[in-house]
Amino acid sequence: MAWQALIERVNALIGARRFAEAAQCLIDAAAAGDRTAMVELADWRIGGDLVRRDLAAARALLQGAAAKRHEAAALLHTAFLAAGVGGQADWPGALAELRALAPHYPHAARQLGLIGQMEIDARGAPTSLPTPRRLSDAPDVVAIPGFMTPEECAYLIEAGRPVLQPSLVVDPASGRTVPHPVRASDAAMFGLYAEDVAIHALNRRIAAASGTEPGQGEPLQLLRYQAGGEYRAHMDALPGEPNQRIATLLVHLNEDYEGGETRFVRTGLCYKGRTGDALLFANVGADGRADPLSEHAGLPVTSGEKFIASRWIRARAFAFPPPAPLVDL
Ligand SMILES: O=C(O)CCC(=O)C(=O)O
Ligand SMILES: [Fe+2]
Repeated sequence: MAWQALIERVNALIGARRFAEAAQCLIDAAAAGDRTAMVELADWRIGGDLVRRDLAAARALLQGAAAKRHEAAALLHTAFLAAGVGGQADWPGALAELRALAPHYPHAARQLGLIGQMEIDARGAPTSLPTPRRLSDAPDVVAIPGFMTPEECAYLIEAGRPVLQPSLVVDPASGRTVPHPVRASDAAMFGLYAEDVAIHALNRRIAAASGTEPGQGEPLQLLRYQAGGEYRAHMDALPGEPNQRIATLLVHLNEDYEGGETRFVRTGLCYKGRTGDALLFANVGADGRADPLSEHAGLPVTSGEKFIASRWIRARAFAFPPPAPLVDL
């Protein structure tokens, strides 16, 4: 098959560190309408480490490959439409594409099943939210009972479980993410590739509940703590960060474990939700600076496994900065 020869050629050029030729080869093949080249180049345009990051180009390439019946490209294109990645958000367009894919692809049908149960408007935003219950003023903490349905919770566990990795923390000295004993858990990030249309709708719900825009959220994360696992006392706000993590929303995805309460260590406020309950707290005070009272811990799990979804919400729109590409193409 021609595409196998193409991918072999591109890989050989990369192996020989002839990156510009590899990129040009892929760009030419994608422009000539080769479906595999379009998907591969979309991946490069998203990653931004080989060629320049260009999410609009990636979205167009995914659309082209989707028109040629490439399943993964078609599904990712629906997600880009829903979240407005690489162009305008188009919720009705995302749903129309999901409906066209649903008869062929279970993942599309599954998302539509979840979305069909949601109370949302024509733009995917929630039309109603459960009433929050204030737990404390200082720190500023509310619980939101029944924030997600058991099906939504199960979906997040199912989607993230296969890609769980040991959790990382930001090292203040280098700004890099590194493994650290403060965080004995596994995490999976629902980033650009994994924030599907259903998960985007959940992120819109998180945005509405926190009075923020969806673009302010860091990728939603699935966290799993096994027996003995914990997240020791910490602040979610980052030292000296200009685009601060102003709030955190945690959703309890299961309840069949012992221990694992979330504890605000300075006041002793302790919370353990049932499946679907959320905890929303501010990490900064009214002046926008880190609030020491927001220091909190995920206490050790003593038996079973604890699953939560966690979203750190920034003061302004947030995106991981693109890497410096190897070739300027
Ligand atoms: O697991 C918990 O209860 C706390 C999680 C947490 O602190 C976080 O995700 O920032
Ligand atoms: Fe935290």
